[in-house]
Amino acid sequence: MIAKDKQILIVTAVEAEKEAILKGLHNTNNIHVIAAGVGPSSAAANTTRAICSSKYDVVISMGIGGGFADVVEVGSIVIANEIIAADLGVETAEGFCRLDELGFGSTLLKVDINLMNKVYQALKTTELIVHIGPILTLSTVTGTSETALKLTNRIKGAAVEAMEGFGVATAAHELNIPFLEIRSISNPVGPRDREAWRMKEAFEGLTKTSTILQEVFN
Ligand SMILES: O=C(O)c1cccc(C(=O)CC[C@H]2O[C@@H](n3cnc4c(=O)[nH]cnc43)[C@H](O)[C@@H]2O)c1
Repeated sequence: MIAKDKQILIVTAVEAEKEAILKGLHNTNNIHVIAAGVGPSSAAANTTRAICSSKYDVVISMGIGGGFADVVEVGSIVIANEIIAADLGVETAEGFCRLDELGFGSTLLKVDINLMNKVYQALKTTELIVHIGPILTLSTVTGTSETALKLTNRIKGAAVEAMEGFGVATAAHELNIPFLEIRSISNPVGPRDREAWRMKEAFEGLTKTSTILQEVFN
């Protein structure tokens, strides 16, 4: 259990994710959910605004995400151990060069491992399939097998890609607030096939996960 009266901020990209999460929360007033927009910039700006206008003890980036084949399956839940800005860098003749390799800042943020484990253990008591692994933040949704392969070759163990985690985490990190990222997998990363996205299943995963988060944080 986490100490009572902790204030938790959950940041989604869109309203549909927010609604799915609110559906799983009952009789709680210490968990606040905002839809901050799609992509890392909106996520960072709106998370910063929320953190600066109210006191929060934990910030969670949460929503649907794409799962890397053979690592995580559609319908499962993934908790990040690392949040990686996967396209923050420079393209060179030799390949991609990370921004931190050039001496500018960081492209990797580590989550609060104690919190991550608490949430993982709690989710493991349910029928949900739960994984822990690196979650990538990209400004462009991957749409080909080639790009998916390049990412998994470059980032060992990459489990998920989404578009907001690094923005949310950067805001929390800069303001010294522990953060997590949790994704409900709606689609495999790879060739764009929007019809195949399992949105209903992924939103149900968000609802079930938020019910468990309420137990962990109350
Ligand atoms: O298919 C499209 O045309 C399209 C264009 C822009 C955005 C979308 C989205 O559905 C937004 C993605 C939204 O959900 C997360 N997400 C889910 N799956 C993935 C993925 O495979 N790669 C990256 N992000 C993904 C993401 O965090 C956004 O909030 C569709």
